[in-house]
Amino acid sequence: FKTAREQFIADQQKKHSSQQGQSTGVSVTIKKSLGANRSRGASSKFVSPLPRQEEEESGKTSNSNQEFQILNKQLKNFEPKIIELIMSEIMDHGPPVAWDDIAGLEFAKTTIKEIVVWPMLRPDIFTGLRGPPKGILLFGPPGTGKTLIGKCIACQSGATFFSISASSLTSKWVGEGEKMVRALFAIARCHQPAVIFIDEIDSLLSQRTDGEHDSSRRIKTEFLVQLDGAATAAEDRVLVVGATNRPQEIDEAARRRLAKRLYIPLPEAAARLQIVTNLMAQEKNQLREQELYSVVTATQGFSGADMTQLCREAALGPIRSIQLGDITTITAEQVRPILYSDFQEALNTVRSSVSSKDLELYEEWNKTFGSGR
Ligand SMILES: Nc1ncnc2c1ncn2[C@@H]1O[C@H](COP(=O)(O)OP(=O)(O)OP(=O)(O)O)[C@@H](O)[C@H]1O
Repeated sequence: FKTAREQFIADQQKKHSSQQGQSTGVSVTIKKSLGANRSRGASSKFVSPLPRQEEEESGKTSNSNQEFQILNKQLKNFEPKIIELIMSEIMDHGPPVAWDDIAGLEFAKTTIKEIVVWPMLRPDIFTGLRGPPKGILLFGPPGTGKTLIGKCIACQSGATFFSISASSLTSKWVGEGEKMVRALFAIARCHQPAVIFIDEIDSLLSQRTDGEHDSSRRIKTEFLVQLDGAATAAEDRVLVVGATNRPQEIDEAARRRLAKRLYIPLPEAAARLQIVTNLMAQEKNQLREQELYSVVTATQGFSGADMTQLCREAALGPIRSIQLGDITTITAEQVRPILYSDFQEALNTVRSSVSSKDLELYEEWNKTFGSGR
């Protein structure tokens, strides 16, 4: 007796075995270039494209058989290889993210809870005019927490998280990108509620049409079709979260579809303090409160990622102070705590990665197209 999942995979393989010779197939060599970077630790596991497998295993066979029939129908047109790649490379199984893990960004967090998280949790009361948007755009300088927010939305709304970088669709998937987009949305619909996070979405939705490759244009069209919901039922709970550092490159049609456009700015002093405090709480340190404030004052204009980099650099201070000959014998307890002087030293090498000219551009775009106050 085969489980629904085994049956599904067997069916798919049978169906496609005859096409193997001609298939453009996605080879194993490009596998590592797919999707966005993320941790794939011990928690990383294969998840079947068929949802509610647990129920199936616990004996609710007739229900899941019915479901299996429906899903088999929905996914039958996709190559098993593509389905498997999406499941293993794009579906994210990393550690969960809570709202408190994201420092600052109070306006964006409140708006997101209200317009997307609650509707995903309570689709019964967020209907009609209160219905959630199909897509939102997070824009701002690099390293400010856009990816963290995307992941947090999924975690907090109990949604499955799919994360892909748009440039991998346009450059690494030549000839396959369009199919990938279709398959991605189909699998997300099977796993709803679902969040599809698309990093560097500007490269997918850019306004440059001159010399645009045919394949890029097709991927873009397919994406807009999926986003419009032409292939989606109204009650489907699939949210697209696009992130970009170059919002000005997104064309008007795409901008209209991503109706909620939230500016994710550089962290303010309080947020920088929270980032340093959180990171230092995990390390042996002797930083006085006043010294923490001095670090915060000296890091005006740093992004969240810059702050993390600064802390990593400072954390190396105690190691650098060990005599070269002692490094192999010293015990972990003998390594001295991180001091303020390590931060002073680190500040000589770690600088803000965002220029004030770039910041002006974001703020200008936010004034014209953003959904902020
Ligand atoms: N607001 C924040 N709170 C806590 N940590 C942050 C914050 N912003 C950035 N970080 C740190 O910086 C890292 C990078 O952040 P993230 O990948 O979310 O930025 P991003 O805006 O998506 O960047 P990019 O545009 O380069 O993709 C995070 O893993 C985290 O360590």
